[in-house]
Amino acid sequence: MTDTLTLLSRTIAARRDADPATSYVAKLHAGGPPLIARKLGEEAVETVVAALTGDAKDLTGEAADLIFHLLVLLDARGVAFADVTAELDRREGMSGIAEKAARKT
Ligand SMILES: N=c1c2ncn([C@@H]3O[C@H](COP(=O)(O)OP(=O)(O)OP(=O)(O)O)[C@@H](O)[C@H]3O)c2ncn1[C@@H]1O[C@H](COP(=O)(O)O)[C@@H](O)[C@H]1O
Repeated sequence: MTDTLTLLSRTIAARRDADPATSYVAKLHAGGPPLIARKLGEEAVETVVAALTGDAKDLTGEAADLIFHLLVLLDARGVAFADVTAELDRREGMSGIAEKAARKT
């Protein structure tokens, strides 16, 4: 899964300066972080609605839209996707330590 997202984040970076007429990523970038953040917010709401009222297929599609727009926003703000996965890895390590500590008590 991370490989898919890593590849998509690279594609997004490569499409940043493409023609907005032919690239959705470039169209989003032309609007800057305010447009991308607004789209991300819309997709978050659509994901919540799908989770509460839709079926698994609806939620799957909205979740994909949400993750895609998050990757576009990270790219627009110069945050590497690898930094996000590293942060998640760090937290996983922290929880691992906490679990070990809990087992000793
Ligand atoms: N993974 C995606 C992807 N997921 C979702 N979307 C787009 O996100 C939008 C979702 O927004 P909405 O649900 O509001 O639909 P909409 O009304 O059509 O959107 P708007 O026109 O109002 O912005 C749709 O236009 C989808 O096509 C994506 N657009 C592009 N990609 C990938 O991004 C890469 C680069 O794409 P281009 O920049 O278009 O070459 C390619 O690998 C694409 O497959």
